[in-house]
Amino acid sequence: MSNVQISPSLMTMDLDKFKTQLEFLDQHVDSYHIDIMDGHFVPNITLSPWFIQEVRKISKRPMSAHLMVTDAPFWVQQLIDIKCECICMPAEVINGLAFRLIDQIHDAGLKAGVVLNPETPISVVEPYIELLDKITIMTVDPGFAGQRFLASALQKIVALRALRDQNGYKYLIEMDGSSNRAHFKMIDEADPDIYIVGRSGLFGLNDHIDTAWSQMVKDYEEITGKKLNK
Ligand SMILES: O=C(CO)[C@@H](O)[C@H](O)[C@H](O)COP(=O)(O)O
Ligand SMILES: [Co+2]
Repeated sequence: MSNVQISPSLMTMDLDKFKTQLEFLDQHVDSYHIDIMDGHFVPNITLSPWFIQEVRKISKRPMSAHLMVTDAPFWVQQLIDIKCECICMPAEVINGLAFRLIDQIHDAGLKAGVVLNPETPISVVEPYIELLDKITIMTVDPGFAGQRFLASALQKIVALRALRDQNGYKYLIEMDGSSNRAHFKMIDEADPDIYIVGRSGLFGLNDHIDTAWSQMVKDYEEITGKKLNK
């Protein structure tokens, strides 16, 4: 039996089936992953705090924002204002602000995370690692769906788990990027707590979300040999 959490990346959902997909997914998922980009940190613009509020009208699941922005304080404040359950900041831009931002998120009763791009080493977040509720490891270059899977990033997941075991840290370990049948074996060996599934791993598998979900579960179970209790 696998204890992994599954968190669909809603930037890859079918917006013409917004309500149907969320109503179905709400019965199965642990949380939703909301990509927020500013066109500067990455060359794309996707979801927003407004989108999170629209999802809330239908969903009861917690939401985790993946910020790909250069002005972290601005976006963190926006997400605190709408009480987004988990706010994950780009490690690359919060140098000099990290402690203040993490405290601000915690003071609002929310969870604070960081995201590491493929080239960013764990050492960047070590000064404040004990404060984090979640660390997301990007296994693709950020900004778009359908990017090349970067297996070399998986070693950071293994290292984060060892660090957590040795030091009693509390963070959950999440992977994001090209999580699908082709890579489930390698991802399972690295052993993250949370899998983000996007177009390649879930929404793109079938036009009907129930069939796509069953296919994703089947893919995971066949490849890893573990039962996914979702
Ligand atoms: O942050 C990002 C992209 O910057 C991700 O959350 C993607 O939305 C997801 O990884 C897409 O997955 P694929 O469709 O490529 O598998
Ligand atoms: Co993401």
